[in-house]
Amino acid sequence: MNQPYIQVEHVSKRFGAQQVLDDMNFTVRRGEIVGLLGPNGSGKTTMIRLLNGVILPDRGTIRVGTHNPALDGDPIRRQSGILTEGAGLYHELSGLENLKFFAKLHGVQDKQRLLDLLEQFDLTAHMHKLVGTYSTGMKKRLGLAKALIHRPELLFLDEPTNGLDPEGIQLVMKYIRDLNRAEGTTILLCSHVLHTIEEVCHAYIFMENGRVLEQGTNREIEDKYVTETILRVETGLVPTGEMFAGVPVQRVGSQSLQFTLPNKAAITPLLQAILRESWVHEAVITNRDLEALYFKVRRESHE
Ligand SMILES: Nc1ncnc2c1ncn2[C@@H]1O[C@H](COP(=O)(O)OP(=O)(O)OP(=O)(O)O)[C@@H](O)[C@H]1O
Repeated sequence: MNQPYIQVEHVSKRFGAQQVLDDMNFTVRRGEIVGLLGPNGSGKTTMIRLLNGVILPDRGTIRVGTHNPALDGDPIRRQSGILTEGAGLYHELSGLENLKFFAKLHGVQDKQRLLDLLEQFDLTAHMHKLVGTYSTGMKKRLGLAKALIHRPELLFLDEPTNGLDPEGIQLVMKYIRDLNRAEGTTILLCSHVLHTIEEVCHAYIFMENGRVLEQGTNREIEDKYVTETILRVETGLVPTGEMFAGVPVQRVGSQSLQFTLPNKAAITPLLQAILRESWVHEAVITNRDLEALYFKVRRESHE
């Protein structure tokens, strides 16, 4: 557990004149689900391709398990599964035929495994249809099934919920969480849908312009960046000034107030003071979710 499973040190990569990755450093522990987050073009997919040994770094070293993907990519590709944007499926084959093809590549003989995956991703009714006729969401779910055929110990998921409807997103996210819990699969997940991945990730790597801005668990990043607690309270309270019970307050809706507190410990006395005067239907911290943290880290890195 002490030694990280993935270690990226001083990795740079250039395509032509464009410096796509610039001195990247991060680690991933075995069994973690880590979100690799960053704006379009920040280099997330390139990083995944380097980790897989599909392309080589110009500088720096990468270790995945005991292997260096630049020198020794085959064992990494054997023990990992990857879902890319296009999913790499054959459109002129059926869903089942696609899985059979990739099962053969991985030396997987167990046909029941393929049927179980089709079932888990809600594709049983469509397994004999050509993948070319599948919807975007169905292709994405089949792409995930394909990535999982050989029970990989490491999964790279590039935008796993892109193109999925809310039900599909829930199904995929639940599968990812259950898989990680049941088999301890290490998962590196790129996504833009921050509120969705927040439910499954143990830690995050925030990227921008090919650099790591920050890395850590939600709690670690929160402790470092968030100095105050913004609490939105649905209440009938009508404060008479800009302070209530010693706390700065702002009206943000007809029955909604926003309080700026020094820390979480100040929430209970504030709510007690409000309840002495009025009702409270809801109280939500609005500046500690992943999206708020993400924007805060990015803002501070520009200052
Ligand atoms: N093979 C390549 N040749 C030239 N440029 C490339 C190549 N692959 C990626 N790039 C460039 O590198 C930059 C980073 O691309 P990458 O796909 O890694 O970003 P990303 O963070 O995954 O973006 P997105 O969120 O849009 O998927 C982009 O400007 C892209 O055009």
